[in-house]
Amino acid sequence: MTTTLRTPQSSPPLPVELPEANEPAAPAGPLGSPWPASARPGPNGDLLIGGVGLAEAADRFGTPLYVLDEQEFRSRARAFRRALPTAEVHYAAKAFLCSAVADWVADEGLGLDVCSAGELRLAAAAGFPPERLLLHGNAKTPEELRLARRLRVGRIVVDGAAEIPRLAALAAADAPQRVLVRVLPGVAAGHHRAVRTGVDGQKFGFRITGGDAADAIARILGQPGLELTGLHCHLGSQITGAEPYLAAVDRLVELLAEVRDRHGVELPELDLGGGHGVRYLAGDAELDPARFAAETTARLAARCAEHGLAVPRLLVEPGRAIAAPAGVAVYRVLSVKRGTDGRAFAAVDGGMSDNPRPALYGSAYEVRPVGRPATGPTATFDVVGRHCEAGDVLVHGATLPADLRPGDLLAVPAAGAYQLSMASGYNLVGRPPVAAAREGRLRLLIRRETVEDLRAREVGR
Ligand SMILES: Cc1ncc(COP(=O)(O)O)c(C=O)c1O
Ligand SMILES: N[C@@H](CCCC[NH3+])C(=O)O
Repeated sequence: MTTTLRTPQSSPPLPVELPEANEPAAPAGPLGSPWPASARPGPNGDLLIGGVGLAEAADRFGTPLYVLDEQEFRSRARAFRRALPTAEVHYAAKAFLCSAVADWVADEGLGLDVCSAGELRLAAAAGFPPERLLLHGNAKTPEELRLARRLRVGRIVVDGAAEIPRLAALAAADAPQRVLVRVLPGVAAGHHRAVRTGVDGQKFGFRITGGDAADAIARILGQPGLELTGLHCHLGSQITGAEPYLAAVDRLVELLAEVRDRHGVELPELDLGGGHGVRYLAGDAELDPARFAAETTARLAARCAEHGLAVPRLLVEPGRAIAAPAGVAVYRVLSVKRGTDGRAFAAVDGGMSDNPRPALYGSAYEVRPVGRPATGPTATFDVVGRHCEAGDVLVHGATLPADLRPGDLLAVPAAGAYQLSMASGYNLVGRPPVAAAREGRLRLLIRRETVEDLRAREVGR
């Protein structure tokens, strides 16, 4: 007997006109992507973001400083919802989370994907609706599972066998916990091997090959306190084409059919994770949400029809694609030097402690001067950080004014994801403040971390 638990999206989607492959998620502004759509030149060489001058912002809050363009964040969140009207879009908190961001995500009608007690508690304290929370993690502690239950999070993604009895013991048959099971579709995608998570041989999820996923599914289905709503995968991050998602859909629909054949159950949800790529450099490709949506929903409908399955509801978890383009980092040049081989270095007051991505993944960024005329001769600089490592280079080979000098400001776009959320305490410089710009107003969301903050954790000597 076949049980259809729920079929939220039972008819195949209408044909959708595909946008051009490189079409941006949000309309580009005068500076083009990777700058926020609101970015435009201001008086005296200033750069306006959300109507706020970055030079003025730097005067007010000091540097390094992160400015978030609230409208850019919101319009990118909205673009995902518009592209996938019958899906659930969860913003991935790991990209960057604070209470204001939780508010924007809630206002725009998205869910929130969290993966620690910290992210969970911050979201709950900000008043984020718990039923729209989804908890991830390959190593959730028993306390995190208890907290998730106590806060009544909507869904938990089961990532390992030990979680099944732990969760089952916390859940009750009269108030079952909705869970998804994370599986490895065998698709490698993403900008660096450290972020490719869709294949066997890394720490996340259950292997489909060898039967681990099938065993986990059978065990979950045998627990009256757990309601298995579907399958989850996350392939990797900074994926710029839809093809890897289509390959994952193929594999996951096969698994849904196997579950139906073995257990007589049609699982009603399919979560394709995040990973949608953005532009860091003007010439980069980005994965447009509308194109992603059109291609994946068409493939899903076709594969489900082949297997005689009702089309499950899609879930997606974009993080970077919503947050990265909304952020601009502002640094002040502290020192300008010529190297032995004729290279020029511009050393700034931040570095790998606020943006570890270049050092970790070799990531490239644009940079432009702010608050001074950018006309005149240019030279090539490595924009380096202030930390005690030669590898602390934020931007390699940047074209900047040849007369760049200490005191000048530099702005780096696409800085809203995986920078502050991965910031460290290296050299005790303190993490930078975050301010939100909207309609010409700037408000501080997070103040600068001070040595007093760091010393407050010391309880002995
Ligand atoms: C399970 C899961 N979902 C969503 C994301 C968000 O990814 P991205 O910021 O690349 O969209 C990640 C991180 O890559 C993840 O591990
Ligand atoms: N930190 C990575 C992305 C990891 C995504 C988390 N699964 C980056 O900056 O590209």
